[in-house]
Amino acid sequence: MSGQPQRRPLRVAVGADEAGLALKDALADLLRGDARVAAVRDFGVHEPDDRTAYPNIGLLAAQAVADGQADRALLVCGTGIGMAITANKVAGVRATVAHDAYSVERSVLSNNCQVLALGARVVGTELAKRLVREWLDLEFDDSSASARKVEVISRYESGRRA
Ligand SMILES: O=C[C@H](O)[C@H](O)COP(=O)(O)O
Repeated sequence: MSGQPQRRPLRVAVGADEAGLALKDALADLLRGDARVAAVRDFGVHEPDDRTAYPNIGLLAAQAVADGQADRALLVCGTGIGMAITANKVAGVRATVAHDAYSVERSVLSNNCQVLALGARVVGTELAKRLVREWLDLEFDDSSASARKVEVISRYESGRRA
């Protein structure tokens, strides 16, 4: 038996624009079938002819994280860049684009990112699935040296510079 404490299953928000819809749906299916996931909340888009701009979706999903309604968000657009920029505008949210396993790992372990943005025009479906499976296992250590660095960002964001 492992000495690791059992982790609470994650509530994951997902969202995409029309460029990311197919990949978002594939990843949402993966998440729904994963025991490490308690719930998936899909902020759309749901139809390929829905032209809702990526920031409108990204803001809703990131806000769900900031409000504590979701633990993580997985956002997909053409490159992932717009979704990451958008999510980072929401106070308390740390988002990144990452298409390689090391960056995905460090985004959680170094930076405590709750949001992963993927580019459907950049990454293949199978690689994206693998990255997301690995992402679910990652957990930030609040007592790590990295936590003190992330705290500098949080302090700045809340207006406390010292
Ligand atoms: O970052 C933005 C996304 O890649 C989006 O899917 C495409 O945006 P665009 O239509 O402005 O190029």
